[in-house]
Amino acid sequence: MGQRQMEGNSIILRLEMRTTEVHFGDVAGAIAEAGGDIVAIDVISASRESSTRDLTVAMTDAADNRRIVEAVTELPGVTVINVSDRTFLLHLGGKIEVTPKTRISNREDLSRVYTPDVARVCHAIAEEPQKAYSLTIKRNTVAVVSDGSAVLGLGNIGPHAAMPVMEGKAMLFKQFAEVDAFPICLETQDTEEIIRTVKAIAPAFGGINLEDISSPRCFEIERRLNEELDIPVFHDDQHGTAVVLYASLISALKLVDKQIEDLKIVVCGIGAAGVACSRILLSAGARNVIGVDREGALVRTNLYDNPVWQQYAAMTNPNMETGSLQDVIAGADVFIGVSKGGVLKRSDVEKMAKDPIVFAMANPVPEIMPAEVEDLVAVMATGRSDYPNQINNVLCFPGMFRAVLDCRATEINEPMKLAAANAIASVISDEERNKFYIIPSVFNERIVSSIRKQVIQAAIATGVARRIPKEKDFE
Ligand SMILES: NC(=O)c1ccc[n+]([C@@H]2O[C@H](COP(=O)([O-])OP(=O)(O)OC[C@H]3O[C@@H](n4cnc5c(N)ncnc54)[C@H](O)[C@@H]3O)[C@@H](O)[C@H]2O)c1
Ligand SMILES: O=C(O)C[C@H](O)C(=O)O
Ligand SMILES: [Mg+2]
Repeated sequence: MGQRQMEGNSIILRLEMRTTEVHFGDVAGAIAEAGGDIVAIDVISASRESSTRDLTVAMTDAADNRRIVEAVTELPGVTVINVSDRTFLLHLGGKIEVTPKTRISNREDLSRVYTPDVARVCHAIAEEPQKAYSLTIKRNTVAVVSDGSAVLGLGNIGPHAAMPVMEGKAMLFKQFAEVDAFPICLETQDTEEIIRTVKAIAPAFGGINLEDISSPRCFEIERRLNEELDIPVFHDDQHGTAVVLYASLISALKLVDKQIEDLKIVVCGIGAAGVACSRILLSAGARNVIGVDREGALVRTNLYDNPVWQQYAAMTNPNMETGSLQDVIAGADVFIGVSKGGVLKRSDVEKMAKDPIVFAMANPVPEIMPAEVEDLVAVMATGRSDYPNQINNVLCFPGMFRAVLDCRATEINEPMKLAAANAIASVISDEERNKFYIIPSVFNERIVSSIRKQVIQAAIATGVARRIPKEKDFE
C-alpha cells in the first residue's frame, strides 16, 4: 500500500486521558488491534491528572474509522473530544480562492483599477476585442464546467456534489501549469441550456475544460461548442484520458514487445472516456478494438438507441465477437476499463493472452484492484495516485491548456492530442521504463514543458495557433 493512501485514510483523534485510569500503551494497543497505526502524536495539554493529545492514526481502509473510535471510546479513563478526517479538513471552506495581483492601498490605486480609470481600458477592449487577451484574465483563465452527471465513477450526483472534483481540477491547473481555472457547476443537464450557458460565459475565458458530463450528451455539447466558440473546448474525460491512455500504451508495448496493429484490445465502458480512448487507438493503428458496455460487446449488426454506439460498433469489433465481458476478454492482450469499479475478475485476466496489460481506470475504485492480479499481469495501471502507474487525465490537461493558452489556439485537434501523448511517453527513457514505471508521475517537472512544446508545434503546423510564443523552439 502506498504512503498516500495511508494518509488519505487517516484521522486525527483528540483524546483526554486520565492518568490514574489509563496508560498511553493501552490506547495505542486498542488502536492497533482495531486496524489503526499511530503515525503522529501531539500533546495539546498535560497535567498531573490528565493529558490531552492529538493522535494521527492511519488506517488500512476507511471502514476502520468507526472501529477505532469505538475501541478508544470503550477504554476506561479516555474521553474522545474530537475526531477529524484529514480529507474533510482539507475541504473546509473549499480548496481555492481568488487573489488580486496588486493591493489597492489608496484612492489613486482605487481610481485606476476601478472607476473612473478602468473605463479607458473598457473602451480600448470595446474598440478592439482581441485586447481582452492582453488586458483581462482571459489569456490565462480556463473554465472547468460540469453538470454533475458523470462525476468520476460516482454517477449523476449533481452540481453541488461535483464541486470538490472541479475545485481539485482548478488546483491542479494552477500548481502544475500556472493556469488559473475556475470551477463552474451548472444546475442543468439539458444539452441546449448547457451550450447556451457556456457560450454566454465564454468571454472571460481563454479555454473551456468540460468535465464529468455523461455520454452521449457530452459529444454533442463539445462538438457544438467547438463549432460556435473561437476558444478551445476540450472534454477532459474524453481527450485527456485518451491522450494519457495512449501514452501509457506506447510505453507498455515496449515492455512486452508487441505491436499495436497485432493487439486484441477490450475497452469496457463505452461512454465519454471509452469512445475517445478507442478512437485514439484506432488512429494510432489498432485494428482489433472491442467495446463492451453493460449489455455486452458492441456489434455492428445490433441496433442501438445511442447513435454514438452505432457509429462505434461500425468502426470496431472486426470479428463481430458477441457476449459479455467474460466472453470477449478471452485472448485479449489489453484490457482498458473506463466503466465501474470491480467489473473485471481475476478469472477474466486468467483468460487473457500472454503478458496481459490491464489498465483499470475507473475512479475512485478501479475495475480490478492491482493486488488481485499482480502475479498475472505484465503491466497494470489504475487512475489512482496511490498505486504505481497512474493513468489519469491530470497528466494531460494542465500542459495541454498551458500550450493552447500560450499560442492562443482556436481548437485542440487530433495532431495536437497525438503530440501530447508522445510528449508524455517521451518523458520516460528506455532505461528507466519497467512494469511499475510506464508513465511519469504527475509530479515529474518535465511533463508540462514537454507537452507545451510539442502541442504548440503541432498547433502551429496545423494552422490553429493565433500567436507564436517568442522562443526559439517556435520561431
Ligand atoms: N483515469 C482517468 O483519467 C479517467 C478519466 C476519465 C474517466 N475515468 C473513469 O472512467 C469511468 C467512466 O467515465 P466516463 O466519463 O466515460 O463516464 P460515462 O458515464 O460517460 O461512461 C461510463 C460508461 O460505462 C458504462 N458502464 C457502467 N457500468 C458498467 C459495467 N458494469 N460494465 C460495462 N460498462 C459499464 C456505462 O453504461 C457508460 O456507457 C469513471 O469511473 C471515471 O472515473 C477515468
Ligand atoms: O478526476 C479524475 O481523477 C479523472 C477523471 O477526470 C475522472 O472523471 O475519473
Ligand atoms: Mg473526470
